[in-house]
Amino acid sequence: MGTQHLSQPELYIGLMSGTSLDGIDAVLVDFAPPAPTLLGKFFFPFDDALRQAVLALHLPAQNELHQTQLIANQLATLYAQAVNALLALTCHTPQQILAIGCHGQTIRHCPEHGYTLQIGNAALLAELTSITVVSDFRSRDIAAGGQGAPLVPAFHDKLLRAPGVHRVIVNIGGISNLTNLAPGVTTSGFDCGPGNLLMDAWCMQHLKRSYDANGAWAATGRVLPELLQLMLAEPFFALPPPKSSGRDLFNMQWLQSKLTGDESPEDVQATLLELTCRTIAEAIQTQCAGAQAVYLCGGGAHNLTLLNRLATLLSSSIVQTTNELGVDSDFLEAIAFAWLAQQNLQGLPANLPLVTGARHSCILGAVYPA
Ligand SMILES: Nc1ncnc2c1ncn2[C@@H]1O[C@H](COP(=O)(O)OP(=O)(O)OP(=O)(O)O)[C@@H](O)[C@H]1O
Ligand SMILES: CC(=O)N[C@H]1[C@@H]2OC[C@@H](O2)[C@@H](O)[C@@H]1O[C@H](C)C(=O)O
Repeated sequence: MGTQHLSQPELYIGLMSGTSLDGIDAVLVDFAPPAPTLLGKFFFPFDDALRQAVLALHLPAQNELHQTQLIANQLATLYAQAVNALLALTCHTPQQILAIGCHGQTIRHCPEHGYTLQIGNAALLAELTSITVVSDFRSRDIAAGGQGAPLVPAFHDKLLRAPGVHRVIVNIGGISNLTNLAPGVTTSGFDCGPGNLLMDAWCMQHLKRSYDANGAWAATGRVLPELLQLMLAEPFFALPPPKSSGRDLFNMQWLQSKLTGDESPEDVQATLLELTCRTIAEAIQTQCAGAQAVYLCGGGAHNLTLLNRLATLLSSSIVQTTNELGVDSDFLEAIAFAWLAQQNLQGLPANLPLVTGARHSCILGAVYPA
C-alpha cells in the first residue's frame, strides 16, 4: 500500500465481518492514484451473545425470518459504531467518504440453489451514518451463474501481482481461500475448505475459548491419520474450481459425523489444524504449480503452529504474510470491500469469471445512497 499523496482524495470505508464471527474489521482507504493508502483501521469484536445468535441463524428455527431481520438491524448498528470509531480515529467526517463497502454477515451460501445471503440492513447503515452504502456484492455474480465467492481475488490481482514472480495469496479466515497470481496467466482462485472455523468451534466446545491462540492446544495433540483421511474424503476437496464453501457444509455436524467419540480433544484439534494445512497445501500444489511465494492473510496467519506446518508442507516456496508486501494481513479483506464499493460507484465490473464461474463479468453490489 502506498504512502499519502497529494491528488484529490477518494475515500472509502470497507467493513468485513466474516465467517469466523470474531467481529468487524473496518478500514478507511484513499484510492487516489497511484496506489491505495490505508488511512485507518479498527476492529470491533462481537460479544458472545451476538455470535451465538448468528450461529443459530445457520439452523432452521422458529420465527427465523423475524430473528434474522432483528439481527440484521443489530449488525447495522454495530457497523455504524465501527464506522464512527474509524472516522473519529482518523479525524474524518461522513461527508468526506464516498461510500462504505459493507460485506454483511453471511448466514447462508447456496450458489447451487441460486442464492447467498449476507445480512446487515444496509439501508439502516446508510441512515445511521449519512454515508452511501454498497452491499450485497455476491448476488449478481450468482445470478450470472457464478459461485458469488471468492470475490477478493480480483483485488489481489490489482494490488499484489508482481511481474515475473509467481505469487499465491492465501486467506485463512473461517474458510480458507487462495488467489493464484502466476505471471502471464489469468488470475484464478477458489475456496480451499475450512480455515479456522472447525478449530474455533472445537476449541469453544472443549476449552470455552473462541480460538486456539497460536495453535498451542493443537500442538499438544497428535494427528489422527484415520480421522484425517475420513475428513479429506469430503468430495468438496476433490472438486475442480470454481468452488466456494461455508458453514453450510463445514460445521460441527460435519465434524461430529466423522468422530467415533473415543478421540482425545487435543488430538482432534491437531487433526483439524492438519486438515486446514493439508487442504491449502494440496490446493497450491495441484492448482498453482511452481508458486515461488505464498503470502498469508486473515486471522489464521497469527497461528504459529499452523504457519510452521504450512511452511513445512510448502517447502519449495517462501511462506510469509502479506505484511511483507506492505499490506496489513488482518485488514486485507476489509480493504477489498472498500475497493469493491469504489468499483461499483465507478460502474466497473469486479468479479473474475474464471474465479467464480460466472458467465460474464458484472458490476457487483446494491447501492443505498446517503
Ligand atoms: N493468535 C491467533 N492464533 C490462532 N488463531 C488466531 C489468532 N488470531 C486470530 N486467529 C483466528 O483467526 C480467526 C479470525 O480470522 P478472520 O478475521 O480472518 O476471519 P473472517 O474474516 O471472519 O473469516 P472469512 O475470511 O472466512 O470470512 C479467529 O476466529 C481465530 O480462529
Ligand atoms: C459466502 C462467503 O461469505 N464467503 C466468504 C468466506 O470467507 C472466506 C471464503 O469463504 C470466501 O469465499 C468469502 O469471503 C471472501 C471475502 C471473498 O469473497 O473473497
